[in-house]
Parts: sequence; C-alpha cells; structure tokens
Amino acid sequence: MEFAEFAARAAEIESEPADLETVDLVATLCADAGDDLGTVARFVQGRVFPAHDSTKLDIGPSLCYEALAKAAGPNVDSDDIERRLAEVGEIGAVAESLDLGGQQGLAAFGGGTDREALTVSGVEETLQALAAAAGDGSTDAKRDRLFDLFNRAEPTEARFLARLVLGEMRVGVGEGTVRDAIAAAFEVPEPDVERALQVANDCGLVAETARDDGAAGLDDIGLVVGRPVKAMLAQAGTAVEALDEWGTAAVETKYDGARVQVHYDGDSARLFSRNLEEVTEPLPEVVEFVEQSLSVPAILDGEVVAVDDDGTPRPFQEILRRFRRKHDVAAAREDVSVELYAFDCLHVDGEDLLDTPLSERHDRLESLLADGVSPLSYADDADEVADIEADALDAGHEGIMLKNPDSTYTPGSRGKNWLKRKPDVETLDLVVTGAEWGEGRRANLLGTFVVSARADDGYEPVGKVATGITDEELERLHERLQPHVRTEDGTDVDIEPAVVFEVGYEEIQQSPTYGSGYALRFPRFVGVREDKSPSDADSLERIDRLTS
Ligand SMILES: Nc1ncnc2c1ncn2[C@@H]1O[C@H](COP(=O)(O)OP(=O)(O)OP(=O)(O)O)[C@@H](O)[C@H]1O
Repeated sequence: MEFAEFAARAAEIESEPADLETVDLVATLCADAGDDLGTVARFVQGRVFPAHDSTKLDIGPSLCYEALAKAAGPNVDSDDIERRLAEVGEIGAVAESLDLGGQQGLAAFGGGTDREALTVSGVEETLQALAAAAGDGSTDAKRDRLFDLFNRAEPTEARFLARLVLGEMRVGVGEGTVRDAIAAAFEVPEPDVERALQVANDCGLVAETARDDGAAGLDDIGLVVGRPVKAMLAQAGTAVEALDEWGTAAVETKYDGARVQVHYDGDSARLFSRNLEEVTEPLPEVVEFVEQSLSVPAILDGEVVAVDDDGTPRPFQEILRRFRRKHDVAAAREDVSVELYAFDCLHVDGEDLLDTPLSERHDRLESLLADGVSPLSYADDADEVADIEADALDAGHEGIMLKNPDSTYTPGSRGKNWLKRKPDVETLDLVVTGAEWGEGRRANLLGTFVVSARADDGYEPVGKVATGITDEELERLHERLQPHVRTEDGTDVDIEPAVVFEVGYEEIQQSPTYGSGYALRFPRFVGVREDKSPSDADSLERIDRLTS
C-alpha cells in the first residue's frame, strides 16, 4: 500500500466522530491492506513495533523538528517549527503546512527530481533501520533518515509521518477499535480476537492470522517464551467485597517492589518490566536465581523487591534505581540487593496456563520453584484476612492482595479478580505534560511540573507539583524531562507525555480552572514511576471514582 493511501484513510478515520463508523473505516483499511496488513494495523494505532517489542525509535521532538525544517528548505529552521507548533498546537498540522521536498535533488533516495512515492513497507523499513541506529553518529543518522522521509512526503503523508514518529497518532483508534475492526473485516468472533491480542500482544500478527486462518488460527496462538504479555492488574478493594463475591479469597502479601515477568527458555532467562521493557541486564541476581532454580521452560509473573541483608524490604525507589541501571550493575548490586517473589505462572514447558484457575497455577508455581514463591493463603472470613494483613505489614510489606482462587489470568486487564488493599493514603500516578522554569537559585532548572490524568483522547491537567522535591532530585528531573520539551512560551514549557510521577495530595477538589474539572489540593512529588508509561497512568475515570 502506498503511504499516501494510508495517510488519506487515516485522515478520514480522524474526521469520523462516531465509534461504529470508525470501526468500519478501520475494518475496510485492514481488508484492503494486502501484504501490509500487519504494519497498517500497528500504524493506525500509532505503533511502529508490536506491543510486546520495547524497541524505541528514540526520536525526540527536537530531532523531528530539525528533520522537518531541513526538508522544508533553507528558509525554515527548528525555531520556526516550534513557533508554528505553539500557534497550531499539533505537530501533524505543522508538518502538513510546510512546503516539504524543497531539496528533492539532494535526497538520498531517488537522487533525481522525480518524487519516489513512499510506501507503507518502505516507511516501516526506514523506521526500523532508524531505531537500530546506535552509537557515535546515530543521532545524525536518525535525522538524515527522517529527513529523507519528510523530503519525499506529500502534505497529508507528512502529517501522519510526524505524528507516527513522535508517538502522537491520535486518530481516535485504540486497541478496542482495532479488535472490533479485525473481527468485522475477517468475520471472526470478537472474544477470539480479544484473547489472541492478549496472548500475542501484537495486533499485526493477530490481524494477519484472523485473515489467513480464521477463528481456528486465532485459537492456536499461544504464549511464546521471550515474547512478553501485558501484566494482569488489580483494583482497589476490601476483604468484605472479596469474601462476598468469592466465598473464599486467596490472600497474598502485596510487595512494594516492581513487577517483573520472567521468561526462561530452558537455558537462559530474560526479564521484562511492567512496561514490557527488557530488564535482564540490570537484575543479574534474579537471572542467576531463575537459571539455577528452573529446570523447564516457563513464564512467571512476580515482584522484585529491594531488601536489606536480613531480607527486610527497602523503599520502592531503590528497586527502580536498580531497574534503570545500565552501567556498573555489579556496583549497584553491592549497594542494593534484590529478591524475586514469584506469584503467578503463565506457561510451563509448552503448556499455557492462562485459562487455568489461580489456585492451580499457584500449585504449579510451587512445584517449579523451591524458593522465591510468594506464599498464598486461603481465607473465608474477614478476621483471617486481617491477621494475614497484620503479618504482611509487620514484615515491612505494603499490604495485601486478595485474589479470586478460581480466576483465569487475563493479561492487561484491571478486572475484579485481583483486589489490592493498602492501608496507606492513595497516591495518583500522573503524566508530566508541562513545566515552569524555577526561580532564584533554581532558575536554570524546570521547577514546577504540570501533572495530568489520562483522558479519552490525551491527557488533562489536574495540578502543578513543586513541593517534595530535593535540589538533587530537581536536577535529575530536569535532565530526565529536557529531551521531551516540545515548546516554550516565556516561563511555560510544553512537555510531551513521557514521564509518570507518583503524586501525593490532601484532597481532590472540583475545579473550573482545569479542563479535567479537578484540581489536587497540596500536591506533592513522591517519586518517578520509571516502571510506568503514560498509558499506565491514572485516568480521569479513576479520579471520578475517588471523588464520588
Ligand atoms: N502478590 C502480588 N500479586 C500481584 N501483584 C502484586 C503483588 N505484590 C505486589 N504487586 C504489585 O501490585 C501491583 C498491583 O496494583 P496495580 O495493578 O494497581 O498497579 P499499580 O498501579 O502499580 O498499583 P500501586 O501503585 O498500588 O502499586 C502489581 O502490578 C504488582 O506490581
């Protein structure tokens, strides 16, 4: 498929306000995509890589602006792009408005004056090559490749190319739309598509399988060791709710660490974070433990916790520091020890266990691992639950998890089968979408951070965080956020959604000031949730629930 065709369809999808019609348009796009079906199913959601693949393009806004400016000719520079962005508010519209291709004769592709049309597969190949560029000179190589693409792009193509590379597709197509569209386009049942998406974690593969092999093919899609799935998540809940609903609750310690999915292929282990990023290298002791303990291929789910020499849990931020550590891992390992508490088992030696009840999955886990399994107790009255909770808190853990013993493992869903009970005051995980420059001795650093909740289409601010941050932390935050700065206007800075803060607060108030309708009272910085991406941040819906 030519990229121009994809862009025209994307424009049509974007301008369609009704959900059902959007599904129809995406279904038709899938049906017409031919050999490019997998790529198109990802691109229309703004994905270049499958969801299980954490490869990043690593193109920040400024690199994209530079490439655009270069393709727009000598009279345009990055500052012009930023200025236009401040005016129109969206990079796609800016790219579309530029007169690109002015340096056609200098382009690496074609070389002549005829414009060589972009294709979906060509764009994908270029973006893959761009993501693979590493080491010295890789920034220049990325800029050049991006310039080549923009230089060959017609206005509508440029609009969606810019959005795609910056991860801001925003045509109103989420995972649910793609699921429904695949089902409609290839006449397969929606639940089968849904299950296949959970297991494969790649809408491109699922779309191709639905088209080529129908529902039977979808059912054959299984877990693959080395291909992470999304983590099953929990809702806040109480013992009474759990017991009323299930009669007996499986009760487990809630560890204050970071989620990790263990993939062991029978020889070596790989570890993935909750964001599905590979964290094998930063956690060698977990890898060693798994490789020594397991004897058959398996996929396990668990929490990695930082501990003292006597096994007492250490603060959550310490485990995140280990997750981020790329260099001197051995030194970091000396400073902070980590331990794995495995609590679930998704696959053992060729057998998928997603549809097996939790109680059986836990038995399988215990038969696989002699140590390192999180103990699971069964309780049928609230006093028993309270005793288990008191023990967990005494041991320095965060609280307890209540799980439905009969429940299946549903990747990526935050259902009612896992309830978390934490006695502490709730915090919110919010996305940084803006900042203000500091004052006085902090004048060279970003000082106040605008934090936003996830909304249906984008992010809505709920407050500004300036307290709870030490000087040292502020410097780190500045460095962390600087590459994501989109535009500046006086002291106000617009930041692309990339970093998630955990934010404490005293109260949530109704607010006419913010588009979200809410404002946090006395918001305070608790930490950066390096293990979360913006799509995992708390939603406005959650805030609605907290305030109702
Ligand atoms: N025994 C356990 N079983 C399942 N999850 C556990 C357990 N102990 C700790 N956890 C952690 O608790 C998280 C479940 O809470 P939730 O799904 O709401 O994630 P969260 O938003 O990170 O919550 P929180 O910020 O409260 O940790 C899991 O993602 C996991 O990392």
